[in-house]
This record gives sequence, structure tokens and C-alpha cells, in this order.
Amino acid sequence: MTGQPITCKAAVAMGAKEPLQVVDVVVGPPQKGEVRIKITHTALCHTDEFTLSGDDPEGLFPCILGHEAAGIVESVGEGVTTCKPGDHVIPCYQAECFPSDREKNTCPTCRGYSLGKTNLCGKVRAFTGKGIMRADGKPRFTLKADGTPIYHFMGTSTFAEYTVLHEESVAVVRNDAPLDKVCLLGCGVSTGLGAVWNTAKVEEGASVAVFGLGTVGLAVIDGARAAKASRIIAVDLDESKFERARAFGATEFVNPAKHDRPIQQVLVEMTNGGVDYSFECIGNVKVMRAALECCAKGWGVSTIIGVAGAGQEIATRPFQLVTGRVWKGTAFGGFQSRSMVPKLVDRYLNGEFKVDEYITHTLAFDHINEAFDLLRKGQCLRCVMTL
Ligand SMILES: NC(=O)c1ccc[n+]([C@@H]2O[C@H](COP(=O)([O-])OP(=O)(O)OC[C@H]3O[C@@H](n4cnc5c(N)ncnc54)[C@H](O)[C@@H]3O)[C@@H](O)[C@H]2O)c1
Ligand SMILES: N[C@@H](CCC(=O)N[C@@H](CSCO)C(=O)NCC(=O)O)C(=O)O
Ligand SMILES: [Zn+2]
Ligand SMILES: [Zn+2]
Repeated sequence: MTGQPITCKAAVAMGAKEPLQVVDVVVGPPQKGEVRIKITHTALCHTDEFTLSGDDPEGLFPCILGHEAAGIVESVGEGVTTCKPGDHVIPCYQAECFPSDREKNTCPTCRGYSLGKTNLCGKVRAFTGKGIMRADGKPRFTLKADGTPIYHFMGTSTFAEYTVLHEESVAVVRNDAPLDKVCLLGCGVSTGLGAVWNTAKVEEGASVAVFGLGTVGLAVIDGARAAKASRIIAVDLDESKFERARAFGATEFVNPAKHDRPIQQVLVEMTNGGVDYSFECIGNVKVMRAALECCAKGWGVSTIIGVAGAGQEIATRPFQLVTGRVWKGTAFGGFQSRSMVPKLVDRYLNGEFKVDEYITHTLAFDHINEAFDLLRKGQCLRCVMTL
């Protein structure tokens, strides 16, 4: 089908809060610098539900959501050099222009003074935020029924049998990696691990508090275990999450609802002054404040991972920062995506961290609305769908 449009199934979000519609869409051929991928497996991340809920200021409809997936390259557009048809790949919502663009780099965040300071590649972000492709400023998806254009999402749109990505968003992985498992490395698991290893840089013997025990929080716990943290305090309102958190490496468990004083005070007392590192893995601005304020005076570092809705803002007394606590945030755990995702696949296959354990459900793709319901009810970590 090289150079030709493909008609296939996709789950289209027609509007905020509406169930997805699994319908026929036409996926245009990849243009200059683009890659068309056959998606084999996609999971659901909380951020897909966040955008579908209407809370995402960048949310556009109709769109094809999905950003935690794996697949096989079907065809490539003009000028693509870093992948080829048949390659096994993981779409990366956080793009990386290196290594295809090393020589004449026009990326604002991957060149000059910025080089190596961030994983927030700026090469395609302006286009992915608008749901369009760089080559012509248009989406590659249209509804088969009436030709309506459908926006891309996060530069990935993996809730479709075929999708088109910018080359900068495609990580090639070894072809013996199980795609039904490594699809999870496209977002939540990598984010939690990287938040610990790259953003906070937790060191051996440190104390850590993790707020929220979904996939991201559990990956933080697994990363902290691998970093040899001495205490890993797991915090969640739902105590049914504690047993699994223990299996991932948590050493203590706190339910804020069981205490009549602020949770930050409880944690400061438990740790005789505050934790060395905390992580917010929920997307709740009040919890973000608690996560900062439970950190040790002088050096404690709090990393925000959760995504909060339009209009939400964080607050604390400036004195919290004046006295040495540090507030950070992380996108995709600070990993340079195309360089590091293949290495994460290797490390997973070496048994260095968990991946399979997050898959609590598997469903056929046309049951995708059930997967959203499971996620909303807090009943699943990751639901992997086969296309
Ligand atoms: N920054 C990034 O790169 C990045 C990447 C992936 C996901 N995210 C975001 O991370 C967040 C977590 O994602 P997830 O998939 O693990 O979500 P999840 O919904 O599976 O987990 C959230 C957990 O928080 C708990 N919780 C809810 N309110 C709480 C409260 N007030 N106090 C304590 N616990 C509470 C829930 O019981 C649940 O266990 C989401 O906001 C998601 O959008 C960010
Ligand atoms: N579009 C939203 C923000 C959403 C957001 O923060 N996304 C995270 C990834 S969540 C993955 O599950 C992120 O990495 N953002 C960095 C980026 O998108 O460049 C808003 O506008 O508030
Ligand atoms: Zn995600
Ligand atoms: Zn770049």
C-alpha cells in the first residue's frame, strides 16, 4: 500500500466526554519526514482519559487519541532515514530530533546552549499540539463516511490500525521484543522510572514518598527500589492499592483519609523532618502542595508527574522554597525518547524492572470504551488492546 491511502478501523473521539466510535477512517500516505505504522498493540494511559474528559487545554475534536503503543513500520515518506518498513517501533509522544538532525539542527531545545539540558525536543511540538503534520499543516486522517478531517493527538494517535507519525516520534526497537508488553514503555512505565533516575536522581539510602499508586506511581516505586532507596512510602486513598505497591518495593503505606491532620505533617513526623524525595503521580494540585511540603527542609526535592486540568494552579508558601525544598516536574521521565526507549527495552528484557505486572486487563480493540470505563473506576492499571 506504499504511497496509497489505507482504509482501516480507528476509535474516534468525536467530542469531549463522548464514547469513542470505532469506525472506518482513511489514513493518508506518509509525506516528507513521516512514517506510517501498523499499530499492533495499544494501551490506555490516564492522559487519554484526561483529554477525552475535556480538561486538556490542548484537546481538539474529532481526534484519534492513544499514545502508549507498539507497532510495525508499513511505509515511510521522502527523506526518512532512521526507520524502514518492517521495523518494530514504539511511538514516542515526546519526540527527539537527534540523531537524524545532528548536523544542521534547527530545533530550539536540542541545539547550542540547550543541548542535553532537556528531553523536550521542539522540532515537531508546535504541530503535534495542534493535531496536524508538519509537511502540510493538515492531519492524515479523515472519516471514511464523509471525509471529515480528524486531528492527531500527542503526535501519536495509536487508537487506530494505522497511524502516521513524524520521523522524530518513532523509536526503533529490537524485533524480538514482545510488542504486547513493550508498548507500555511508550508512556507510563518509562515516565515513572525516569522521574526517579533522570529528574530527581534518587540516590542509594534516600527516603521517598510516592503519592498515587496507579501505573506511574508503581513505576516510581520500582525505580526507587532499583535506585536502592531506603524507605519508600506509598500514599493512596484506596488501600486496596497497598498490596501491589508492596510487591513493587514500597516499605510503608499511608492513607491520608485515616489521619486528622495534613498528610505532609504526618510524613514529616514519620521521617523525622521530611523525605528526601517525593513524587506526585495523580494530577491533583492540592496533593502536589502536600508532596512538596512533606520534603526535608534544606534539600528535599518534589517532582510533579500528574497532569492537572485547565485552570488548575499549584500554590505553596514561598518560605517552603526559601528554605531549600525544590519543586520539579517531568515529561516522559526526562528520557530522550528515540535514544533511550530501545535501551529501556533491552533493560526490561534483562529483568531490571517490571513491565508485565502492570497489565491487569487485555481486550480486543473494539472494546475500547470498556477499557476507558475500567480506567475511570480505578479498576485497572494498564489495559492492553490488540489490533
Ligand atoms: N508527566 C508525564 O510525562 C506523565 C506521563 C504519564 C502519565 N502522567 C499523569 O500521571 C498521573 C497518574 O497516571 P496513572 O495512569 O498512574 O493514574 P491512575 O489514575 O492509575 O493512578 C492514580 C492513583 O492516585 C490515587 N489517588 C487519587 N486521588 C488521590 C488523593 N487525593 N490522594 C492519594 N491518592 C489519590 C488513586 O487511587 C490511584 O491509585 C495522571 O495525571 C497522568 O495523566 C504524566
Ligand atoms: N496538554 C496539556 C498537558 C498534558 C501534559 O502535561 N502531558 C505530558 C505527558 S502526559 C503523558 O501521559 C507531557 O509530557 N507534556 C509535555 C508536552 O506535552 O510537551 C496542557 O496543555 O496542559
Ligand atoms: Zn501517558
Ligand atoms: Zn529536538
